[in-house]
Amino acid sequence: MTSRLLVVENVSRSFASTAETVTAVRDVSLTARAGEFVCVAGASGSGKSTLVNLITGLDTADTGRILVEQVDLGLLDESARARLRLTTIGVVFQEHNLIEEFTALENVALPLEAQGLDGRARALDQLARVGLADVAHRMPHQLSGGQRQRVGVARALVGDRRVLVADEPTGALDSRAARELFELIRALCDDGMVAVVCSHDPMCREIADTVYEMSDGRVRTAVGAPV
Ligand SMILES: Nc1ncnc2c1ncn2[C@@H]1O[C@H](COP(=O)(O)OP(=O)(O)OP(=O)(O)O)[C@@H](O)[C@H]1O
Repeated sequence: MTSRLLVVENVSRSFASTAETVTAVRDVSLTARAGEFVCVAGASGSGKSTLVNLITGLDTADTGRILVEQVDLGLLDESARARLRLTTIGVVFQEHNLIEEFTALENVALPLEAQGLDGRARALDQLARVGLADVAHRMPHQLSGGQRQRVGVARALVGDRRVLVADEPTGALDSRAARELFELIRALCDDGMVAVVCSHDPMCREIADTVYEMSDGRVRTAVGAPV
């Protein structure tokens, strides 16, 4: 179905060392459609970061299939997956990872410039979309923690990307800034995007349409999931 921007089917990922094999993600399936805010909740070590890495193509699944806007990640090599992150899927981590020597605007323009495009006008539009047009020319250290994460969201979406994946995006924020970030992601979803947010913050569960609980690498329950 075309409105399903993200499909994860029976995905597993294990890590082997000489001492043991840890299965970080076990037979996980989930889907997300345009407009949907998905929260993946779970304790530390439950497999959320591994799942984020698989969905964004930073890592590859041992088994199963992941489709992002109908593109099967398993058919892409590493450079094609990196390109998909520039054009189709954006990722936000707990730390904002902005380049300190660049302004907010320059940071947001980077994914477009990496594709050889002139990104400044579209970057400014994207900053306006996250409510930060008036601080576009500030350096990251001149922004609050919440503003820096919003710049990160703008950078993850610039170029008309519709799939946002976030790994504990509010982990370094106070509760007010956290709520503002979740409300921003909610508004972007209401505008047609899809967001998969891995978080153990209870606010994420409250504001999401669908909540998947991760435990020992498995998705145990889905509240509000489509049948
Ligand atoms: N590269 C790796 N090599 C070995 N084990 C790993 C690797 N990545 C993750 N693991 C293990 O897989 C399990 C799940 O880890 P993961 O980081 O995905 O969980 P998490 O829910 O994101 O936890 P946290 O919130 O603490 O980051 C853990 O037992 C972890 O030690």
